[in-house]
Amino acid sequence: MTDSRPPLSADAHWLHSLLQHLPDPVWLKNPDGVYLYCNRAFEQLFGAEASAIVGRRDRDFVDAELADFFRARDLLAVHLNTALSNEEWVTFPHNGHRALLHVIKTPLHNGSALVGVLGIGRDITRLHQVTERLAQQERTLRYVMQATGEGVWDWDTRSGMLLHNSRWSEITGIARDQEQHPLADFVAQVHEDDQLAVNSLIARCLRGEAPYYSEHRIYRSDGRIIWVQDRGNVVEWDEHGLPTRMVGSISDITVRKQAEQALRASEARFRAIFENVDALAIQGYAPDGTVLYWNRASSRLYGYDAQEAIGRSLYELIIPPPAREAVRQEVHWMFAQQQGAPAAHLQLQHKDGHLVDVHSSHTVVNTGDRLMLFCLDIDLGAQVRAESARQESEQRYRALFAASADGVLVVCGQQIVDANPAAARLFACEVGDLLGLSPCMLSPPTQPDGRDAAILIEHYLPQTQQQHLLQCEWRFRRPDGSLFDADLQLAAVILGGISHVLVSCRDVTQKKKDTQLIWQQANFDQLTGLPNRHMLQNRLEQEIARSQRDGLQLALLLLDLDHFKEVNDTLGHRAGDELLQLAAQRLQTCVRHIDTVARLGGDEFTVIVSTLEHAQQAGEMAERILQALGAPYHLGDDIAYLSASIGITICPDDSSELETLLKNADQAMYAAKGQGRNRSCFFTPSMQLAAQTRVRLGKDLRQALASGQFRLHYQPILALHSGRIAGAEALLRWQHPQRGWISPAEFIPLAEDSGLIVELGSWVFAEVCRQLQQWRQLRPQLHISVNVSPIQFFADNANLLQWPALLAEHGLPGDSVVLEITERLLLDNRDQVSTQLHALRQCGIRVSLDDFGTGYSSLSYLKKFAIDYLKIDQSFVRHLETDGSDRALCEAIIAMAHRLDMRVVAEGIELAAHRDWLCTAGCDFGQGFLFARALPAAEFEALLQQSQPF
Ligand SMILES: Nc1nc2c(ncn2[C@@H]2O[C@H](COP(=O)(O)O[C@H]3[C@@H](O)[C@H](n4cnc5c(=O)[nH]c(N)nc54)O[C@@H]3COP(=O)(O)O)[C@@H](O)[C@H]2O)c(=O)[nH]1
Repeated sequence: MTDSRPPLSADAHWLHSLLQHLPDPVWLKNPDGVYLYCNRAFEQLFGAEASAIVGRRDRDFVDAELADFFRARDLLAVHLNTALSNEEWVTFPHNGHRALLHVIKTPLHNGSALVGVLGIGRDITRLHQVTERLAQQERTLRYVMQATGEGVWDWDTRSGMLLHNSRWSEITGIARDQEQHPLADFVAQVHEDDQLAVNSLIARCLRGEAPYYSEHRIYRSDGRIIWVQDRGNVVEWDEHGLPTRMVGSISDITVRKQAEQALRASEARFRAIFENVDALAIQGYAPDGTVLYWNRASSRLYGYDAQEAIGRSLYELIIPPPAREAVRQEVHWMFAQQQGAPAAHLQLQHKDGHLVDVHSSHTVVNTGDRLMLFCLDIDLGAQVRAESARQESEQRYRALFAASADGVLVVCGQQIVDANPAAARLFACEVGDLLGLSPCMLSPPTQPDGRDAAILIEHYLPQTQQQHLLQCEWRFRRPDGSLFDADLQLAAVILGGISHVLVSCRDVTQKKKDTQLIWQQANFDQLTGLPNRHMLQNRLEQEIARSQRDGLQLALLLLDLDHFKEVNDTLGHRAGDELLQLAAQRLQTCVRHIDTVARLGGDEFTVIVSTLEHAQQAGEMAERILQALGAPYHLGDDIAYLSASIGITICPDDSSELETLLKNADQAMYAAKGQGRNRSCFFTPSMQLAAQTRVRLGKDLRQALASGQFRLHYQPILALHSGRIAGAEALLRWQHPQRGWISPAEFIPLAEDSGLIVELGSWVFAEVCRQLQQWRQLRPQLHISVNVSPIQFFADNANLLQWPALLAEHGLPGDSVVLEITERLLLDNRDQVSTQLHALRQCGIRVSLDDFGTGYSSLSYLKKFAIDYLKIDQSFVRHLETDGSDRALCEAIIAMAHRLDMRVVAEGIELAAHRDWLCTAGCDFGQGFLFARALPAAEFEALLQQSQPF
């Protein structure tokens, strides 16, 4: 540097030397901007000697713009009178070098005078470049830190602060707006169960034992617990070797952890399943066949438990000896190929030696440390047994199908695809003829009830698929055109995976006929074809309901043929049947089509007369019936005459109850009979009373005999030509404790109905014997007539044949008694009658035929039975003086009897004229009120003693 001023002092020299050796450029410019001084560093910077610089201005070295800038900064420093620093880029023209200078410009005064502006510069280009590079690196690092998915942290162990990126904040949830936090904040977030481990790991790392690595849970500030993976290492130490800085990263591994947990759970589950799954026997084998895994199902399937099996050889355990070599090779192949052989049905060996059917799948798995062959065996035992059972069952069902008595058609869609032999028999064709047909083609177009044949395939078959079972009756037509009715049972079945319907057909044609016959028999009388009692009840129920609905009356007629039994007995049952049929036909002609004629049984009929406008209509119908039935019946060569007694009851007037109506009609019919038969009688409430009385009397009757309430009265029988008493008729009397004397006409029928007549008749006979024994003292020829009911001949306890012995006991001859029987008895064809009558007559007992002329009067029995007396019924005697025909009848009876060597007794003689006429007519004996009523024994005895002729 050239100095034009006086030489320097020592201090100045030292200063000059110092400035000259300063590495930084130093210069001095006067207030006008002219260089006064510059040091060596300045010279080097400007690329010029000091001599070339001093005295010159900035414009001489740099471009004008920069020179002006320098000048402006110089002036500003002067103006502000303070040191100003700035950085300026300067391009030096001498070498084009561009440098960043840090410049301090200071106004320099000498006293108060401004010397100039002192400039000290430093070339900071390199520093700037380094700083820039560092800044760039930091930015890059910051971008990387921000861009990375991991939270990066930098822990200053001395300050305890943790510098981190925003991702760290995101993961931990700790405030994002700060870049650093005390480590304690983070540690506080670690899950309490993991804190110990985390602290220990950090401590290890700080001790330099191992890099820090931890997977643990933290509580995020939002309360969630997440899993993090945190890792780091010490990067700086102090001079004592203590760690001062540790950096690392944290990442959210919650998803992975959850996946791992799920995987572990899944593995545990699968292991549990594998272990416990019943249906799958799983075994794992080493390449040499050693058992490594053996689940419970394997134990069950093969009989070895896991302890027994593991470690032993597959071949010796479950492979039957003949198959061992082949299996060994196959196992070898699988390991070599690292793949399982195709699944197969195998027969393996159980511990106890029996073979086990399994479906076996194989797979070779690399377990990480080794290859294992896993076998998954499904026990086919049940399946094999089921299959064999199924085959057996199929054979059995095939056999059943073939042997079934019912025809079975197997229908698929609408076509018959199979049929059994029974079906072929049913349709009278070959099985093959049925195949391919639709069941409709085997049916007439319409069913008897109007159903269209198509309904079978359009409705019944699809319906069966839904309901599985359907039953109906169906009429089929065979290929030959004949028809038959069948009970159809349609059942949905799956055959070979396809829906079919089995149509079982049972021919019910005969069953229907039988049912119809049974119904017919249950509801109709076989003889007459009329509805029977059962049907009558049904119809009556309906008619009663209808009557109630329509508000109309109906009548119930109960009709009993009078003396029908006599016809039956005399002309035989065939004639009786014929007569009943004719009577039934006549009855039907008397009623309207809406009425019902029924036969209740025997000679009893009923008529339901429906929709009556008035009750009298029923009476008129009854009259028509009586007339129709009264006409003669031509029964072969015989002609029979018949009348009927009809009881009529009206619904609802009398009752609306079926049973009551039947009872009413019976009581009315009973009344009609009581009134002389051949008539009808409407039910009246008094009949019910009478019936009730009858019931009561019937009960009282049982007591009456034991209580001695019966007495015998005796009506004298006179020899008409002498007027003297020849005998008497014993007539029973009942002195009822409440009702007084009750007529035998009332109680004898009750005694007959109850069977008590047998006992009663025995008492009468014994009483007669006792009286006779006494009276025969007075009148040795006296005989007494005893009425004998037919019941006494037929009852199980009948004792008529003991009577002769009784007579003998009383010292009485047989002819001291006369048994009065009725035609009713003689009309019975049973041998019992003739046998007993014959035996009694053998003992001398005589027989009188009572009420002669009132019954059927078939005179043939007069030849068959030995009769001693004929008693002309009082109904003929009563009108002798007025009725010529009665007289003729009586004359005929007397003449006939005498011709047959019988005596005649006329009863009911009330007038002397009757007596006289009968006497003239030759009648032998007579009885009647003209002579005496039936008298108590004492009175009769008194009469005997008088011995006066009447
Ligand atoms: N099985 C038995 N039947 C008996 C017995 N006792 C009587 N009877 C039968 O009872 C019916 C009614 O008998 P009863 O009321 O005694 O009537 C008898 C006479 O009293 C009556 N009679 C006689 N004379 C006249 C007369 O002039 N006028 C008139 N109106 N009635 C007269 O006739 C009845 C006798 O009839 P019959 O027997 O046909 O001779 C009656 O059927 C008795 O048979 C008995 O012990 N057992």
